[in-house]
Amino acid sequence: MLPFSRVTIIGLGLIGSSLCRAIRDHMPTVRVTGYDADPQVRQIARAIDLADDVTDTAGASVTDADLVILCVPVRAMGAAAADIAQDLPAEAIISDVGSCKVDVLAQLNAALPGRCIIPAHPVAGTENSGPEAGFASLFHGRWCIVTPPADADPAAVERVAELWRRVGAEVERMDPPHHDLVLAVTSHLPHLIAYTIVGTASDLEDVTQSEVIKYSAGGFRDFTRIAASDPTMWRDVFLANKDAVLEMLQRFSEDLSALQRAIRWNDGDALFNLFTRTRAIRRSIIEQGQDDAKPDFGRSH
Ligand SMILES: NC(=O)C1=CN([C@@H]2O[C@H](COP(=O)(O)OP(=O)(O)OC[C@H]3O[C@@H](n4cnc5c(N)ncnc54)[C@H](O)[C@@H]3O)[C@@H](O)[C@H]2O)C=CC1
Ligand SMILES: O=C(O)C(=O)Cc1ccc(O)cc1
Repeated sequence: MLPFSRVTIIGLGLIGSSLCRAIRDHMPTVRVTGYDADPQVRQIARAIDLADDVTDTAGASVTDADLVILCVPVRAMGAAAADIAQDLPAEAIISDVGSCKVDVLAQLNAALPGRCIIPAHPVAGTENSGPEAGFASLFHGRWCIVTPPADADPAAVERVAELWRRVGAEVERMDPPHHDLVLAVTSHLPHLIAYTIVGTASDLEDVTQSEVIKYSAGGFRDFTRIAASDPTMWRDVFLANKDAVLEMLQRFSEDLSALQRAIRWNDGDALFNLFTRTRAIRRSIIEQGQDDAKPDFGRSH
């Protein structure tokens, strides 16, 4: 049996539009309704037939929904939830796809007190944004981390988990603070490093922009892809997951200083040992099938 029959997606950018497409592909009888605060996005969503209906107000999009998924930047979650509070059916489940969970759960609890809130985070995405960047296979073979509050209704948690399984994801459960710490090191810090290194290269006085572009080796190119990610989304992630990111940044700075010292003092063993350890991590990621190069992982449109 399908976990839901009337799903509303609020925020029709990369993740929201991918969810619309994935739900319609995998569960064609589910009615999908969409809403976005930006009228231009709503117009595009209608033109590319993202949903059965795209409404002009947030309230109208939820009137008979049994699941509402908020797919807006993390610091806009509270406002998006407040916009639907009056019109949300009593039995509806509210979820979201935000990249950090403690702050988002607090915003949703404040805007929708007493409601059934089951947050989730699909660990799948690209550097692109907007309704035309989405694609139905985005979640195939990817993790979706469900982070329900301790007292959440187990049946509601299972229904949200089942929706994600149906669109191709593998579901894991975590408590929100642990999620935020894990993602701070595996996702948020790498983005911060990419933004920094690309910024550093573009600020150099003795190396021209054209040299940076012309001689960018594979590693730098990978950083430029990540550093092209959406500024609004990532500004929000760093401010909303401030504590976990600062903790991981502190650890990272100490490790970077140790490497700086090893280079200064010609400590080849320290460099070699670290690089050997990190190579093993990369190989185990590939063995576990979590590599982007694997067919059916992500980016096919
Ligand atoms: N981009 C990625 O790779 C991933 C993003 N996420 C999370 O998904 C969420 C959405 O990210 P994207 O789809 O990439 O962003 P996006 O920028 O492509 O889309 C966000 C959409 O939300 C709309 N919006 C903003 N405030 C709104 C409001 N109050 N009410 C209604 N609509 C509103 C915007 O107009 C925009 O169309 C974020 O919370 C992000 O942390 C999660 C996994 C991956
Ligand atoms: O494009 C990439 O490399 C990503 O890392 C995508 C991504 C961005 C944010 C998330 O919360 C999850 C996945």
